[in-house]
Order: sequence, then C-alpha cells, then structure tokens
Amino acid sequence: MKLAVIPGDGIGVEVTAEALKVLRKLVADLETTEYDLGAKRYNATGELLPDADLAAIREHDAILLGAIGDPSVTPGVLERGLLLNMRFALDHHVNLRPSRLYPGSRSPLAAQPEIDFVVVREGTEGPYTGNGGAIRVGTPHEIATEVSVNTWFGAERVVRYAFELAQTRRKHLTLIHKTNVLSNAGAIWTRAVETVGKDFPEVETAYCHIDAATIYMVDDPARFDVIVTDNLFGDIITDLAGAVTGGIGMAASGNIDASGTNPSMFEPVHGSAPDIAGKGIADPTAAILSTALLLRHLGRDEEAERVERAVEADLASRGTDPIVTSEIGDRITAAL
Ligand SMILES: NC(=O)C1=CN([C@@H]2O[C@H](COP(=O)(O)OP(=O)(O)OC[C@H]3O[C@@H](n4cnc5c(N)ncnc54)[C@H](O)[C@@H]3O)[C@@H](O)[C@H]2O)C=CC1
Ligand SMILES: CC(C)CC(=O)C(=O)O
Ligand SMILES: [Mg+2]
Repeated sequence: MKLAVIPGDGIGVEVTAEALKVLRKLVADLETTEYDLGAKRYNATGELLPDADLAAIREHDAILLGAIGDPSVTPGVLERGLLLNMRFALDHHVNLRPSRLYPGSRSPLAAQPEIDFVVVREGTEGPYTGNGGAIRVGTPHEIATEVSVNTWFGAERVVRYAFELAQTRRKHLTLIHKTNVLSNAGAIWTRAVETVGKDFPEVETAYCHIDAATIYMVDDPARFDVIVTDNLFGDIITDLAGAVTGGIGMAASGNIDASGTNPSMFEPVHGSAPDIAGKGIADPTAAILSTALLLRHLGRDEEAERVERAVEADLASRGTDPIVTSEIGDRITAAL
C-alpha cells in the first residue's frame, strides 16, 4: 500500500502520528512517503502545492492528511492554495463524513437511542471554487463576491453516490439545502434528487433547509441516515455532527474521487486547532477512524473493522480522563 502522508499544521502533525501507529501495525505492505506541505514550508519558500509534489502524490494508492491552516499565514492562503487545490486537482467530489455515537462517547446527546448517519458533502463546487473577487478594496464602496458554483454534472454525481450509499444502509436520503432562498442552486439539487431517485425506488427521500437541519441534528438526529448536501452546508453541518457524536476529535472523513482515477484523501474533519496545538491533548480518534475509511476504500474491510473495533473498545473504557494524544493512539494500537 503506497501512502502519501501530509501531516500539515498544528495538531494535524500530532494526530497523524497516532494514525500512522495504527496503520503500521495493521498493514504489512505499507510504504509511506511524507510530504512537507503547510505553513512551515510556505513561510520558508512561498510554496503551497508545487506541481512536482502534486504529481508525486498522484502516484500513491491513497493520501493521509492531518490538517492545514496556521495563524502565521493570512486566512485562506493555505486553505485555498493547498487544501482546496488538492481536493479540486484530484477531483475529490465526494466528501464522505460518517457520524456515529459510540457507547462511552462524551456527547451532550449521550442519552439518544442511536445516532448513525453519513453526510455526503459535495467537495469541488459551491462557494469554495474561488469564483469571486473584490473591488474598491479598503474604500467605503468595497464590494466582495463569492459565487456559489453548482453544476448539474457536479450535483448529479454526488446525489447518485448518496443514493447508492443509502441503498446499502437504512434506505433513507435527506437533501439539506436552502431552496427557499438559494432557489437557482436549490433547483439543481432538488431536480438531481428527483431524477436520480427514479433509479432507487426503495430509497425514501426527505428534504430540510439547512437552518432547520441544525435543530434536528441536535433534537432528533436519529431521523438521518444518509444526508446529501453542497460544499458549504456540508462543511458546517459536519462540525455539528462531530459535536453531537462525542466531539470534533471523533469525526473522520474521506475526500473521494469516486471514479477511482485519482488517489482519495482521508483526514479528520477538524482543522489544525492552534488553540491546543503542541500540548499533546488533541483527540486522535478522528484521524485514526479516517484510516478505517481509507482501508475500506482500498478494499481492506477486515483491517478497517479491526480499527473500528479497537476504537469502540477504547471509547467504552475511556471514562472522563483528560485526553492525552499519544496515550489514546497507543491504547488503540495495542487493542487492534
Ligand atoms: N481540513 C482542514 O485541514 C481544516 C483546516 N482548518 C483550519 O484550521 C485552523 C483552525 O480552524 P478552527 O476554525 O479553529 O477549527 P478547528 O477544527 O481547528 O478547531 C475548532 C475547535 O475544536 C477543537 N478541536 C479540533 N480538533 C480537535 C481534536 N482532535 N481534539 C480536541 N479538540 C479539537 C479546537 O481546539 C477548537 O477549539 C484554521 O486555519 C482553519 O482554516 C479548519 C477546518 C478543516
Ligand atoms: C478549511 C476548509 C477549506 C476545509 C474545512 O473546513 C473542511 O473541509 O471541513
Ligand atoms: Mg470544516
């Protein structure tokens, strides 16, 4: 298994080290190549994602990423110039973000009967494409735009992926959008669900606006099985999903090129957390669960299940002890 590793910034470095402990124990044929991308390299050389690095990264079976972003760099420079550019260049159109409330998790909703849903977030469009600009900057007449790009091609393919996923689960798909206001984009997403849904008659569909979805995710999360949504709404709702299932340090994700042309990239949902970076207290569970997604993506289901079982066992016995990043990684690795 040829794995490109991008620890990145802040706690990305700390949690990736723990995820690698797990993979090194599980995968006998693991070959890792680390890429120095992120704030340190940018501040030293001005480089974000050089063509040579991207070309080398393409040659791997998958990518393991920590997090990108640092207070020493203007907001957006690393996030757009490195992270989003990589997602776009590798056509990571499916951003897969499962949420499950494991027994023992520290969730404000721990009394809920079951929380187990997957957000299928579109990964290459929406307002994240960089389609916008600013004029008259610094004047009282400044105008800025961030245009949300929504294509039939882009919506149809993630909606189809979401239906296929729902077909293998509880056969329920919820579209989350804001069609009452964003009616042009909303029309594409609604029609994509109606059209693709004809090929999946067993899958029941539902719709909710993004604002109401934040209510249901807290007071009735069991209603969700598979959620499909655009890039921005999916970004926001999956931080909330992490919070209700035990904390953002539990939320794993896969940036997937469902065509299989490019390597997919697996990373925790969270960012570089400058507020706790360097303290050794970041929860590495999300990064470790991201390796389970990676393994399953590469057809290594048995190893993926071993990771999930080891995490489950650790959570069941974690109690309320303070989190120590390396101790959690060591315990999960030992439990594999
Ligand atoms: N995929 C990525 O690489 C992402 C990068 N970012 C970037 O990360 C930087 C910080 O962004 P924030 O908005 O602060 O989001 P963040 O996700 O880094 O942190 C939000 C809050 O969650 C906590 N947190 C995050 N991960 C945790 C973990 N594993 N264990 C325990 N607590 C955890 C942090 O301490 C903080 O209080 C920014 O530069 C941002 O652009 C943000 C989100 C995703
Ligand atoms: C920093 C953003 C580009 C990414 C993000 O917040 C996410 O993918 O969840
Ligand atoms: Mg996010």
